[in-house]
Amino acid sequence: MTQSLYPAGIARGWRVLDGRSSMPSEVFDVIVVGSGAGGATAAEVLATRGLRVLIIEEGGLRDAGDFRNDELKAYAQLYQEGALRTTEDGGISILQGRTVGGSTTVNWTTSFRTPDSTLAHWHDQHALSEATPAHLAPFFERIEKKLGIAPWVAAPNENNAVIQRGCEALGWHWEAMQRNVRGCWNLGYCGTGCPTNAKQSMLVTSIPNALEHGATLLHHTRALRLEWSGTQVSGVVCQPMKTSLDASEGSSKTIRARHIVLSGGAIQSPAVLLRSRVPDPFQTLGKRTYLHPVCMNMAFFDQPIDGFYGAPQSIYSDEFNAIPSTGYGFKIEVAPMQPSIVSALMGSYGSEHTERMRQLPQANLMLALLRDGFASDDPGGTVKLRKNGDPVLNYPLRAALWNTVRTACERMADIQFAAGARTVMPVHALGQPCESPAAFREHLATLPMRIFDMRLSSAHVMGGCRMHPRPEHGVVTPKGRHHQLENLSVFDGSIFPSSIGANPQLSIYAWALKLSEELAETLAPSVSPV
Ligand SMILES: Cc1cc2nc3c(=O)[nH]c(=O)nc-3n(C[C@H](O)[C@H](O)[C@H](O)COP(=O)(O)OP(=O)(O)OC[C@H]3O[C@@H](n4cnc5c(N)ncnc54)[C@H](O)[C@@H]3O)c2cc1C
Repeated sequence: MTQSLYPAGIARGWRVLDGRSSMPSEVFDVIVVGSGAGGATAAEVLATRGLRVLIIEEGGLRDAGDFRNDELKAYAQLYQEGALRTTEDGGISILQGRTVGGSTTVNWTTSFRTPDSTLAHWHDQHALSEATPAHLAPFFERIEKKLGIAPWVAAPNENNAVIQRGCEALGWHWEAMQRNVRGCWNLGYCGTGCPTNAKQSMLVTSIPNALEHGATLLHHTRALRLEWSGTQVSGVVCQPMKTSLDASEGSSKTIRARHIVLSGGAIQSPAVLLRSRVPDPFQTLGKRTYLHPVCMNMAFFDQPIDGFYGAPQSIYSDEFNAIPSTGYGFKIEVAPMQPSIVSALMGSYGSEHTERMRQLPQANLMLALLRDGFASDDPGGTVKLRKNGDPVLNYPLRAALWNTVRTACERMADIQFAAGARTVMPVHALGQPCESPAAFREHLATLPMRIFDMRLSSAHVMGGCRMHPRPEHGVVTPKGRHHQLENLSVFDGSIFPSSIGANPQLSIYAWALKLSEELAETLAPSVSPV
């Protein structure tokens, strides 16, 4: 078993505090709220420039030595709301990390640059002049080098090979993915935390480097709200957290800094700002939140698939992922198939459910992630606060989305049958295995497209603190600076004006790297680039 990094680092002098027992008293140059893709990248850049940085993380500190490929413990300990978060009406289940390293600790390692078509859309429709492949290429390159992002050259597992075989037979696009791994053991349990430190998440890269450069990590601590007056934020009100529940305990403490970087991730960053009642003169805060809503098909084969083992995602198809003038494009991938999370998708109950679960080793779970936020009439979701101050996302499910869900299920079934599936079933409460593409279409046409029945999910939350040069349209400027509060920045997935149309981590790393280096120039002289 791989060594935990943190005990050795702490013994060497890393400053790591558990907010339930102690909180720092000094004034920092920068407080970074959240230790995921955006926050850890920012903390590393700012700490290596010689700034005194505090990282506040509401999740716990767990690393390789704690990760045992154990679904039951992992979802409760490492995910927001114990992996049971949903949109306000329950229509879409949402996976987000809540642990040191954020969602990067539990993500599936798929690494795409922001598609050129998305950058062009942001450039032309959202006034982001630096959203160009040429401007961002150096940032993508540096992150790719740093995180070992490279094409996955090992053979795909059978779950992924279904996309390859099916698309080849149909003459449709497919390609191998890039992953952020070094020396991957191909275990397949990325979603429960990497037990070998092969995944180059923030937990094993940027956070350790920030700590080496003197940053302080305060975990089990929620940034409850910001203290501000006029145009200045003066501090962060911090609350210690219970181990695995969202309820906080103990007394809060205000920690002060010259500058605050909010990187709690989409949904959480808007929530901190809503709880803080920051100025929002144009009511942009929390709006335009996007999810890449995902619909799925389960296919059953005669041969073993064993989708619970091997790199979770290694092949994809962009055959249908263009930006259409109406509706949604969609990207086709597969999902890892560990039994606990997949059992909820098998549908039915009693002996029928048992029989489907018995076939888990021969099953393939294909997904289509819908590219939301590109049509002019797609407002996306809105983050609100519950009475207890916890966030909740209201995400209206539009008719155009349901139409695309139908199309996506049909196209995925075509791929699955072309790859040799015996039967294919839409992941729908009333879904039944069908024996041909025609039978699948006929069956799908009878199924109601409505919440709870059609199972929709998301692991990609984006937007809610949109970047835009004009305050009427954005929460932050294209430099990630808050429009009304001068010493507040937001660097995470919440700043994007739409979804990305590809798995978002590399986009977040690259933008956070760029924006933090620009911020560092204004706060301290340059020492050395990360
Ligand atoms: C299961 C899963 C699989 C995924 N697979 C992929 C993939 O293969 N490829 C890909 O590109 N993307 C993937 N993603 C998505 C990707 O990991 C995220 O989009 C990305 O990490 C988001 O970065 P972020 O900085 O916005 O937020 P996060 O990485 O989620 O980090 C936010 C952190 O802030 C903390 N926080 C929030 N609020 C507060 C507060 N008030 N006080 C203190 N701390 C707070 C949270 O606990 C969390 O740790 C996956 C996500 C999940 C959940």
